[in-house]
Amino acid sequence: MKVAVIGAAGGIGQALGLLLKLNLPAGSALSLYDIAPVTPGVAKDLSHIPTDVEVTGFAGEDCTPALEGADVVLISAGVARKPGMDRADLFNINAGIIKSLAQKVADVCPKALLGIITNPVNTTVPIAAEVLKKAGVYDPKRLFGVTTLDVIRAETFIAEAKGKSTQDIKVDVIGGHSGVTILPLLSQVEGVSFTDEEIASLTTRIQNAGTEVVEAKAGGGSATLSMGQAAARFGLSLIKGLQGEDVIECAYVQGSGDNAPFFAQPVKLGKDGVEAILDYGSISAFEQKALDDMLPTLQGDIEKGVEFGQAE
Ligand SMILES: NC(=O)c1ccc[n+]([C@@H]2O[C@H](COP(=O)([O-])OP(=O)(O)OC[C@H]3O[C@@H](n4cnc5c(N)ncnc54)[C@H](O)[C@@H]3O)[C@@H](O)[C@H]2O)c1
Ligand SMILES: O=C(O)C[C@H](O)C(=O)O
Repeated sequence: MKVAVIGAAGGIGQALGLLLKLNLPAGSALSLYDIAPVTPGVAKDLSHIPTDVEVTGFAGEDCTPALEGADVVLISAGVARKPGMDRADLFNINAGIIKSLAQKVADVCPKALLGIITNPVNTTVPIAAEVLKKAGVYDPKRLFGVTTLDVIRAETFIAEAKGKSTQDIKVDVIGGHSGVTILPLLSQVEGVSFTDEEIASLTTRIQNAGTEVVEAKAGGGSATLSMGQAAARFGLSLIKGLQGEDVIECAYVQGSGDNAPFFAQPVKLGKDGVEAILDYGSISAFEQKALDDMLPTLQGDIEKGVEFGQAE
């Protein structure tokens, strides 16, 4: 298996590279690309860690060598938030970056599973879909917005609030990846119960967790280490699926369109990427209202991406 990380010299990219070097199956290849000239050095640094994963690094204008033969591509290239910004404020810079990188994926490794981390995810994923469609290589089973950070945050915060081990908490987070579009299904968490106040405050905390980190880093960026872990978990799950294991993760994918053309929900991964988009089950009245309320925002984010992706 070959995994390419694009944006590999950044905060997420370096954490993700380290975790993949440590955890990819023996015999895998890890290729790193970033416009930053340090990238071959990041690869050299990682290559001294004694695991059976071969690491190569590329910098400069062209990511082709990093993408050649890739089974999985994870993109975290772009700019991150500073205090006072929301994720949509990143659109002006990141939309163009994703458009050109998706074109490269279409040209070089159109069959790869593509996981997009770059914000605003609600919009960058539809941009990539339009670029892949125009190139005639779009397969909705192979394109994912990485929303795993919302899941690991939900697991952590619930475990903390309830005095449980994080290992015992499983939770789905549906919708999208910004503010009110992040909807943790707390009513479904097994082995714990919540008061209405706890549901309201935990939901808000999970929705605002990105901002919590942005403010704590005080201008130094957004979540990188927890996101590195989240992206590694998701990337390794994609690999497990490709290798024939049954694995389920929440991800932002093109599905039935019942709620919105792209929607995060549990997905069964397999040899072709999405094997099945799973029903997220019955939800509480609180969650149904939150879902209904988020849809105009999510749909607007998606339309913005479709329009940008389709423009010449
Ligand atoms: N999906 C999520 O849950 C999630 C979580 C955290 C951050 N993010 C997003 O991930 C992105 C990256 O965050 P970060 O903290 O790693 O930022 P960062 O600034 O530390 O790193 C970004 C890297 O992208 C590189 N880059 C820029 N343009 C590029 C291009 N065209 N090709 C290749 N590389 C390019 C930069 O050189 C830099 O090294 C941001 O958009 C951020 O909002 C998403
Ligand atoms: O909040 C951000 O800007 C980064 C990321 O989307 C996060 O959830 O931490």
